[in-house]
Amino acid sequence: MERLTTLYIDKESHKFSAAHYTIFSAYERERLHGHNYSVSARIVAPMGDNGFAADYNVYKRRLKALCDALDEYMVLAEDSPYQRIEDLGHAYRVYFAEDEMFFLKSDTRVLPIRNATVEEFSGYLLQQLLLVSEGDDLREIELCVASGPGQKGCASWRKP
Ligand SMILES: Nc1nc2c(c(=O)[nH]1)N=C([C@H](O)[C@H](O)COP(=O)(O)OP(=O)(O)OP(=O)(O)O)CN2
Repeated sequence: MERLTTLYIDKESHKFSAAHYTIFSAYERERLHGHNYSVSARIVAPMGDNGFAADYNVYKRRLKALCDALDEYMVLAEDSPYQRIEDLGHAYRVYFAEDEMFFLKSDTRVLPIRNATVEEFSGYLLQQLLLVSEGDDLREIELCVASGPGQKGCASWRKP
């Protein structure tokens, strides 16, 4: 029987600071605010003959790069059914209910997510991690994003 190992990666350096607002309905959203988000992962891989599964340093570097790509940005949810994002060249104009908001493009990341929530951030980052980990011999990944101590959302993948 195949022996599997679970690696946990939960580093203080795996974090990003980002501004966002959660959308609750077509008419209700939070005010713009920020969080220091932390990212952690659980990786299940087959145990090698020499007592070594996947190299956790590889995944540490990948998680750090994913965090850095979002650090110090305003995050907008492109796939929200409740807002529309218009590209103005140097800026984005966002329509939500009665609001019209402007964000400099250089300060903003527009992500293919339906809301700027920990659930959606974890799903997005998991997909990004899977893309850069293609070909790796893994069985499961669970990636979690916390918006603060004691509150997080996780997304998971299992090898089909
Ligand atoms: N299911 C989710 N619910 C909420 C999310 C989320 O991402 N998924 N996000 C928010 C807010 O954006 C944000 O987290 C505000 O959190 P809140 O708990 O009000 O404030 P703190 O992070 O400062 O936590 P404290 O417990 O007050 O210290 C809301 N809901």
